[in-house]
Order: sequence, then structure tokens, then C-alpha cells
Amino acid sequence: QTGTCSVPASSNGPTKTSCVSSRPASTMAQTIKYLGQEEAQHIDEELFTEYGFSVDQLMELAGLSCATAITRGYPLTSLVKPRPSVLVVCGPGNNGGDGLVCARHLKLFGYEPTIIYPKRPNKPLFQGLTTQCQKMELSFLTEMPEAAVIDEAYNLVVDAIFGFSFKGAVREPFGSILEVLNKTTVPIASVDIPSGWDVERGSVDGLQPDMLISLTAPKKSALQFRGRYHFLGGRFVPPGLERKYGLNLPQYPGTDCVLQL
Ligand SMILES: NC(=O)C1=CN([C@@H]2O[C@H](COP(=O)(O)OP(=O)(O)OC[C@H]3O[C@@H](n4cnc5c(N)ncnc54)[C@H](OP(=O)(O)O)[C@@H]3O)[C@@H](O)[C@H]2O)[C@H](O)CC1
Ligand SMILES: [K+]
Repeated sequence: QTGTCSVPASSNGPTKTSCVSSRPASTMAQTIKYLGQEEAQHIDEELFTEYGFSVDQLMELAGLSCATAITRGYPLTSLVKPRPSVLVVCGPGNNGGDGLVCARHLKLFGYEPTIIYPKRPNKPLFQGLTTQCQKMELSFLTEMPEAAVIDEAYNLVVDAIFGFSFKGAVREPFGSILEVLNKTTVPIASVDIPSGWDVERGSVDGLQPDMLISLTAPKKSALQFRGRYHFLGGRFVPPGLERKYGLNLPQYPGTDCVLQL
């Protein structure tokens, strides 16, 4: 994985050479942009203010993208355990919200997701998403299982703990949770950013997910991703925003909500 994109870009916007991979200059114009932390946060903010989207709208599309990418990398027919079990670990912010939406769609797609959601914001958005998962008859765990139990019981872990607002040393209970995930051997699919990674520099000894689903556009740390599947999701970027930030997004095929990079 070199962090380059081999599909044609949909816009001719400028490409920042500071955050792209070592692709030959002749193909630079087609290279997707990798975002810094502040830039990702600005884009997010603009989507909600200037572009008039609501958080739950974009979260729904983000979570649907994640569930769809998972069906591509880990189709039901490929799962090794007798049940199509998936453990979805949700954090305290919007990345965790994406995880709840992803879990709901995974259930609709025939998987059996189990959620662990240790720190729940006292906000209607997250309470609603939690209720929806409960009504979809998804189970919630009260404690993080040990690594050996996860390896035994689940086909896959969805890491929806932290996204682009993560900063500093990991605080509890997420430090212990990430320690467990570091010991598991089942594949991990990370939503937007592998949790615990510096958003721009990544991490040498942190999680090594098998799948990364970058939302809107990849963040700079995605250049350090060494797993098998890197997907782009969050097909909701208006052209003006794409031009302003020179995102140079590739064209999604047909009506697909994800694209493999
Ligand atoms: N534009 C898009 O593509 C969209 C992306 N979405 C998803 O949203 C996340 C970003 O969400 P945000 O809520 O801004 O942030 P996070 O989910 O990354 O995390 C915030 C919470 O994490 C806590 N935090 C931060 N650092 C630490 C740490 N070192 N240890 C423990 N906890 C930490 C933070 O706590 P505070 O106390 O600091 O407030 C927050 O609780 C993006 O990545 C996408 O996944 C949207 O869903 C749709 C649009
Ligand atoms: K994550």
C-alpha cells in the first residue's frame, strides 16, 4: 500500500504535494489528497455550516459506507466462524456514532454484530442510535472481552473508537481496550483512522488493522496503513468543497458508496 490512488480523479483541483505519496510526477494530478487533522476538522465543520448538512445525515452515510466496505472485504461466505459474528467497539465521539450506524447496517446485511460502547454521550443523537441498535436486537457488552475470547468468538472487530479529533495519550477506559485489540489476531476494520494513531503521523506500535475505511478523504496517517483493504467512503462531498480543499477525489463507480483505493 503506497497511499496512492489508481483510479481517475473526478476533479482537476490542485493537488498538494506535501501530503501525497511517491507517485511519479506525471500522474500526480490524479492523486487523492491526504488531509491533516485541522483540515479534516475544517471540512467537517463546513459540511455542517456552509453546506447545510446535519450530523446524523452524514453519520448515516459514513456508517453505511463502513458496513458496505466490510461486505466487500469480508463477505458472509468467507467468514470462518460458524456464526457471522462481528464485534463493534464504539468510542465517545462521532467516530463511535459511525460505528453504531455501521453495526445497524451490518445486521441488515446478515451479520451478527455485538457492540461495546463504554462511554456514551448524553446527547439525543447517540441515544437515538443506541435505541435503534437495541431495537435491531443487537447485543451490547458491558465489559471488553479478553483478546483470546475475541479471537475465539468473532470473525472481525470494527474499530470505531477514535477518528480525526483524537489527540494526546489515550485515556481510560480506551487505553485498556486498545491494549486488548493490540493482542487480538482476528482482522480489525478501522473507521476513518486506526484508533490510537496520531491522525497525521500514524503509529509504529499501535493497531495494525486489516481494513481502513477513510471517510470523505484519507488523513495523512493513512499513508502508514499496511493492511489489505483501504476503502474510501462518505460519498457526500459537494463539488465546491472538493474544489476549495483540492481533494481530488476519485470517481466512485456507478451508485457505489465505497471505492477501494
Ligand atoms: N466529515 C466526515 O467525513 C464525517 C466524519 N464523521 C466521523 O466523525 C469523526 C470525528 O468525530 P469527532 O466527534 O470530532 O471526534 P472523534 O470521534 O475522533 O473523537 C472525539 C472523542 O474522543 C475523545 N478523545 C480524544 N482524544 C482522546 C484521548 N487521547 N483519550 C481518550 N479520549 C479521547 C474526546 O474526548 P474529549 O474529552 O477530548 O472531548 C471525544 O469524546 C470522524 O473521524 C468520522 O469517523 C461523521 O460521522 C460524519 C462526517
Ligand atoms: K477508528
